[in-house]
Amino acid sequence: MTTTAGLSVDIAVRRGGFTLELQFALAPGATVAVLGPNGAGKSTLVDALAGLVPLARGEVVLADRTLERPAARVRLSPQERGLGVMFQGYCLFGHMNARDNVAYGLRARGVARARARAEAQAWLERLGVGEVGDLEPAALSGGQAQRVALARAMITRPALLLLDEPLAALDVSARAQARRLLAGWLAEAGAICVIVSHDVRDAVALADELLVIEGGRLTARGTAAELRARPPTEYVAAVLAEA
Ligand SMILES: Nc1ncnc2c1ncn2[C@@H]1O[C@H](COP(=O)(O)OP(=O)(O)OP(=O)(O)O)[C@@H](O)[C@H]1O
Repeated sequence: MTTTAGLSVDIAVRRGGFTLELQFALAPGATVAVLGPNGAGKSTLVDALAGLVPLARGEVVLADRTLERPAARVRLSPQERGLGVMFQGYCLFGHMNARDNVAYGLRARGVARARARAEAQAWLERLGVGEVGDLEPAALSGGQAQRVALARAMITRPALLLLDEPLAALDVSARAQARRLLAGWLAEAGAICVIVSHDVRDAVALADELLVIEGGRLTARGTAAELRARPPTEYVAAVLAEA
């Protein structure tokens, strides 16, 4: 059995005819970006870590806690894992206002409504959208929705934050500023962050290290400079040429 203060991932996941099989470990506080072509398995990795798709084999250990290990019949539910997850497209609850969306993680842990709402409002203010608390998701701009989703993921101060395409819904003019702000918030959070991105500029700006998945396998790991100097695959060479 693995013990680690950080995150240790050694997994196989099957989805239809597709298999994701990879192994990596991250130190506490590390921020990595997962890059890869369409269909490579990036979202499957997020889903597996979040507990939304079962492992076929292997284990996920976070801060000395086994989140899943089929050989020992261990499989914590998504709620029990206590992760902060920001899904592609944000997936805010449409029937709740922004403040209650953010408060959700605390409410699910049994925090009283008034206290959860007050903390949610403080998070919205910290992320610069204190004025949107009463609005429902449909009334939010892309940038506001991104911040609400991030506040929702961060409010429980999780040991692991999973962000799937956190900037994809933003247009070019909003994106550079959002990238800088997000990098600052992630550094403050101190969590291990796994960020899935199609955009190599986002990946390089947000993460200390890049993990590249191709065809369900990890084909590269390193800083942008390391991978540019010695790209192990054609995809890595091509994608870093865009950075
Ligand atoms: N619910 C599902 N059922 C069956 N197969 C799936 C399911 N979701 C994804 N797959 C398959 O798993 C493979 C990996 O998909 P995944 O969404 O993880 O890739 P990705 O790298 O996130 O792609 P993209 O960049 O296009 O979002 C694909 O071949 C896809 O067809």
